[in-house]
Amino acid sequence: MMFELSAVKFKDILLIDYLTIEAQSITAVVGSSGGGKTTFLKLFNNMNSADQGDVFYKNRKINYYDPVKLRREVTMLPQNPVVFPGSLADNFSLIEKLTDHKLSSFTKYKKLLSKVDLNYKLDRAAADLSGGEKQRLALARVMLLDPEVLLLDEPSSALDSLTEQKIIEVVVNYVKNKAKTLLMVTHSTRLANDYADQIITIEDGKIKENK
Ligand SMILES: Nc1ncnc2c1ncn2[C@@H]1O[C@H](COP(=O)(O)OP(=O)(O)OP(=O)(O)O)[C@@H](O)[C@H]1O
Repeated sequence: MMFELSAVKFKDILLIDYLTIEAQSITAVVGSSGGGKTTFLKLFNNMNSADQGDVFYKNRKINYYDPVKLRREVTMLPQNPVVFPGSLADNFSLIEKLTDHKLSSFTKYKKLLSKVDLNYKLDRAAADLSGGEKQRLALARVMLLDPEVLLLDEPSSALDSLTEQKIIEVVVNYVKNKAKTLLMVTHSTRLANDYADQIITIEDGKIKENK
């Protein structure tokens, strides 16, 4: 078991009785806007720390882990990711430096860009990318870091539906090939049904359905 939540309360926003997430599984988090999906996702890397109850990661209370190390293992791709100034290559090399990774080759960077369908040269300015392209760059950056658990917050929000489908396929393939664990917030019940092992519906800060 990768995560276990028990009687978790976070502010007046979330109340989760009990929930488990298996290792190497794909979980979709769905539900109407403002229901608490983003807040919920942040419990899994302790960006939101429960006020009551317990979150366990790999059978230890999540507070046990050093937050920086935890977030390298359990990495979140937010709705509006920060793109660094500079080139696309800079975006890859900076994140590797910031996280004490060895610098990868330009060939690897290019391969990642093509994986997320960004067919630009590495010296292109990241600031010139559209919102959806920035999100795809951020996804490529996350894959470069190779975390054990990926938390994707609405990977589709800034993408048209065809790109969205494609990107989700990239993420799902990556997660399956490399035996990762994925939790993704999505507005698309179709994508949830197509790809998820577990679908959690959150309404009004509570789990309405878990199947
Ligand atoms: N740190 C916080 N402190 C207080 N209220 C918050 C905090 N974070 C979120 N909220 C509130 O909690 C509720 C749930 O927000 P959240 O972003 O988790 O919903 P969501 O389901 O992800 O919505 P959407 O689908 O629109 O992104 C909202 O009413 C929001 O305003």
